[in-house]
Amino acid sequence: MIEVKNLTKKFNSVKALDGISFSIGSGSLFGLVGSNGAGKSTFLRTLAGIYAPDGGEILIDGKSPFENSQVKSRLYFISDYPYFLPQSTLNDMADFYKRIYPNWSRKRYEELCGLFPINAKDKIGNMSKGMQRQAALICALAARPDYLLLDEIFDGLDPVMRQLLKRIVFDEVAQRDMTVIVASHNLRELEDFCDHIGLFHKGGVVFERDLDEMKLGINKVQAVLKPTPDIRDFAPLDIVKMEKHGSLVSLVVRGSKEEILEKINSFNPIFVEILPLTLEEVFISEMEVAGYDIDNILS
Ligand SMILES: Nc1ncnc2c1ncn2[C@@H]1O[C@H](COP(=O)(O)OP(=O)(O)OP(=O)(O)O)[C@@H](O)[C@H]1O
Repeated sequence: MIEVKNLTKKFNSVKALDGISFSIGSGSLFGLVGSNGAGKSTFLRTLAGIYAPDGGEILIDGKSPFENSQVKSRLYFISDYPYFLPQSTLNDMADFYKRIYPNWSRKRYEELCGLFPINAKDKIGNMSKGMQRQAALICALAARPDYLLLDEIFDGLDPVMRQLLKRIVFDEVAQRDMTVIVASHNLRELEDFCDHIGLFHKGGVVFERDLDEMKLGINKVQAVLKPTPDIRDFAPLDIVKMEKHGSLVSLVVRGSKEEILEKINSFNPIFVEILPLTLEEVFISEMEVAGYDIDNILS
């Protein structure tokens, strides 16, 4: 379990993390989202024990990661610019990491080399950005960490590799309760990957939620209604968003499916259906409740 208590990290006058507090349960797939400069990478680097907090604390299973090799040997951090030894091949990196990570598995390493289409004997420095990310992932997963920290990992990976990464990570989380924390400024990328999301903004955490809980109590409805009602006609429904295209009305509404359908049916719809919400639509609703404008935060 990761506990973040009033954590502050400053760079001169810039407060990259401004007294944030939240926790991340074991086995969670936790997404950090937020605009450029929100503090996501600083948070991951502090969690990885690279930076010491300037205030508050960050604890991994009750212990601070900073200057603690025992804690660090249980976590693997892939930064937005993955590090490799100069002139090294993937096999060289495997030799390096097997001395650092007590759970390192040669068998797993060989399995992963068979899954990702890169040559373990090639110099990593000559590989493309996406191939270097794959090399970093092979090292990370062969190290069998309890905590996997990923900064903008999807950047540079093609769609097939993204799906492969997601599938492998889901398996590891299910099989051995690995905790994954992944930073991205793209909500859509995290939509089918994470079970929790923390939204960072200007060094603070605007909110942190379980995705399934967020989706409870908010629904999206499409209906063909003639005549087309005005937004006020839907009272007392709590309408988050309404769009009209001719007689087709799309609504994002807070409330149960039953109460929403009861109201829509009172207009004798020609057609009505409840649709799944995107993560972005759920966020718009949550942000409004919290008093923020999502366009200013995730643009
Ligand atoms: N090593 C550093 N030295 C000085 N300032 C830094 C350093 N690292 C981060 N910052 C500053 O801290 C703030 C948060 O940066 P951070 O990299 O954590 O944001 P981010 O959310 O990861 O952004 P991005 O999505 O662009 O990667 C920014 O104002 C940044 O300029």
